[in-house]
Amino acid sequence: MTRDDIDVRPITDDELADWSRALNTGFLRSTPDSRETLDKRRELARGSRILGAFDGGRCVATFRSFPQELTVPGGAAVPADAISNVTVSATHRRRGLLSRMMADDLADAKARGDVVATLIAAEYPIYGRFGFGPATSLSEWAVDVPRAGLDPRRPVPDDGGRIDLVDGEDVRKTGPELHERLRASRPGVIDRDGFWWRRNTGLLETPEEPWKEPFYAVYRAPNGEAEGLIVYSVDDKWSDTKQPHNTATVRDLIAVTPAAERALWHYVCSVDWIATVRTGHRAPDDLLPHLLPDPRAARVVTHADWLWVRILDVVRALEARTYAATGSLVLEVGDAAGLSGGRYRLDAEPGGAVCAPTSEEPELTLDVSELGTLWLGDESAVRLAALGRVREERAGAAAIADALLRTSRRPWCPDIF
Ligand SMILES: CC(=O)SCCNC(=O)CCNC(=O)[C@H](O)C(C)(C)COP(=O)(O)OP(=O)(O)OC[C@H]1O[C@@H](n2cnc3c(N)ncnc32)[C@H](O)[C@@H]1OP(=O)(O)O
Repeated sequence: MTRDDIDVRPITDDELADWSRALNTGFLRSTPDSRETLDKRRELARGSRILGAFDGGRCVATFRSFPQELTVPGGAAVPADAISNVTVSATHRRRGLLSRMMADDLADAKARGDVVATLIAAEYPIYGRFGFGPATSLSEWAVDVPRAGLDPRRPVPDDGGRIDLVDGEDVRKTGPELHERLRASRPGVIDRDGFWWRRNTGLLETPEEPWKEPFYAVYRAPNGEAEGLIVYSVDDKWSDTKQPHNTATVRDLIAVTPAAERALWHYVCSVDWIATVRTGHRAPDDLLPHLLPDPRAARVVTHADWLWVRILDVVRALEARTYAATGSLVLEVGDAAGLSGGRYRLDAEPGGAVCAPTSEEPELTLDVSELGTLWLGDESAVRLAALGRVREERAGAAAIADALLRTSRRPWCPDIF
């Protein structure tokens, strides 16, 4: 069979069922979608751009992208092309189908004016070749509550604020505003639309996961203002050992002040019967361990790369963010796909930057995937130079890149998509 026998194109509405079947096959789910599941998928797919590859009329590969906003250092948001649902059926793997779908999608995103493309990579080796680099990471801790050293007699919170248990409807009102405040302050955070809040408060079940209602609690500061939200579930176990042994799993915790962060972590650790708190996906520099008298009670159970970024427009990407210092740098950016490579001069300062193509001598040479890794400030150019992944054309250029690009708090994307 030749490559040309397979048609890669946007799907029609009528092809969603076949596309969903291919998606399930690619993710190793053999049960076909029910009509109800398919309706949910149709709703999930609204606003998305959906590509399929068709062989003899049957869908054998899937690809979906949708508009997203991604916060950069300084609090601005750039338009991103968020990529998800990437599969190629095992019968058709390694024939270039992902490469074709990715090329089409990235070219469209570039033409639309998206600054970057983003995704969460199922496996590390897949996306670097397409110009993506890991730009944020996450950590998950398991807190051994009895060991943490928190005083069980102390009321929580103890700062004059209060914590109220609420329901999903309250969360749909309070959550979006809190998230907007978080998003304006933390690089790496992505937008959540009304659909996200409905789906994550049980109004719209996803095809993949049956809904289990969690607990929701809001922290209010002494002045009455909502500053944080925690969403957690608890395993429903009873034992006759008379020892607390339940595990709380945090699904979401938004805190827009350190007081809220402290109160909400202390709260979930104070719930009677809870012996273990699984934190869910948190920023790698989350305050949690140091909010406990014994930080070693919080054991890292996961640490992983998370949001991958593919820069489509170097000038707008570098001009959108602010910088830790004043300085300049000439970058030679390689891009095998021809989308955003070139030589650029960056003149950066704490308030912003000017970036423009230049013919000056380059100081740092790197692939666009490495620029994606450095862009939100999490990785060190000195470290990448030691690994041979960026090249200093002028001694000290990597240290200058670090002085400009790195951020005091690490970028973090709390969501999966
Ligand atoms: C954002 C998301 O949705 S993440 C989810 C990704 N999906 C999955 O993991 C589901 C299971 N896997 C698959 O569906 C497929 O194997 C895919 C999508 C990962 C790859 O699709 P393919 O059509 O086989 O990729 P394609 O043929 O275009 O490969 C391009 C290159 O990437 C390489 N490659 C592709 N997948 C992988 C992988 N998992 N590991 C290492 N290399 C890979 C290929 O070897 C090829 O290299 P080459 O150009 O040097 O020969």
